[in-house]
Amino acid sequence: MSQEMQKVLIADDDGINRQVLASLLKPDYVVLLAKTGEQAIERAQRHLPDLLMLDVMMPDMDGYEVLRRLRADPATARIEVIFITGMGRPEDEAKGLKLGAADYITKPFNATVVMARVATHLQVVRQRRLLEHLAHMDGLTELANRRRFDEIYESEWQRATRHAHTMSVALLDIDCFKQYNDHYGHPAGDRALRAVSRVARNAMRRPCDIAARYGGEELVILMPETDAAQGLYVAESIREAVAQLLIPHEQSVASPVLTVSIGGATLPLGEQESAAALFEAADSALYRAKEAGRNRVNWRM
Ligand SMILES: Nc1nc2c(ncn2[C@@H]2O[C@H](COP(=O)(O)OP(=O)(O)OP(=O)(O)O)[C@@H](O)[C@H]2O)c(=O)[nH]1
Repeated sequence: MSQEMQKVLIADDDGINRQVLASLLKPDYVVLLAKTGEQAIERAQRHLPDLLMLDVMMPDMDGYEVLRRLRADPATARIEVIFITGMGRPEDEAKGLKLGAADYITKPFNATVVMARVATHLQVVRQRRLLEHLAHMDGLTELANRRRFDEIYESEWQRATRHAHTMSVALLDIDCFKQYNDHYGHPAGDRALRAVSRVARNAMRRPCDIAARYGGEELVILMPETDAAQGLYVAESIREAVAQLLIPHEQSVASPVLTVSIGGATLPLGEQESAAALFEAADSALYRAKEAGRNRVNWRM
């Protein structure tokens, strides 16, 4: 997870308030400013701040309406919001909190209290992101887990069929891994699995490519907008790089070192097209790679 500075957007029509808040927050955060409700929405969409400090009373659009609009857009729906207001009435505060604001600060504010509240909310944002990240990650290999893969596979499948794009999927399985575990021990097996996972992750070239742990010692690689020739090239480079790790595997029938077999398939399949059919085509290609002697790539053409 990146440790870059968190972003705070301050939306207030009063220039002095903006300056006071900005000077408080600038040493610790990236501070963005907006003078109107419209500007607040536009900057929130463009910069996706971690926190929005939102004045309730602005001439063009009140803070409640800004918050409503941000919540209605999935891209900005989860931005944390603190209302800043001169209205200290409990019903105003309740209205803001009901709309989903995290907090409510009344003017004139105390600098120390503002800083403390901002820090608390931003820590919650950081922790939530970390939890989301961990929920999507396999603990042993640090690759995406199967649940994450399933989500991405579904959405990439939709995208590929909507735009008639090509898409490649490959399944990777370590050869004779049972024998490896039996001979070298399970902890050594775990280390080998991590090493293979690193190779797969390093082979991902584009931001939308993803390597995930699909099952025990099986990885899956998804390469959107990638044709069979490119997919095959990536798979072959992974197979080669794993063999080059030169991890001894005395019990393998395929090679004296640890190797992988990879099966792949690419859209369009030329027959019944479905997310499941593409995956099954890659799975049968993997089966044939195993049958043909392992340590090889088989691509369904
Ligand atoms: N060390 C370790 N082993 C695992 C893990 N997950 C699965 N395995 C092992 O992976 C092995 C998979 O064995 P098989 O499916 O029989 O396949 P194989 O021995 O790799 O044989 P082929 O695939 O035919 O080459 C089993 O022994 C599992 O215990 C893991 O997280 N760590």
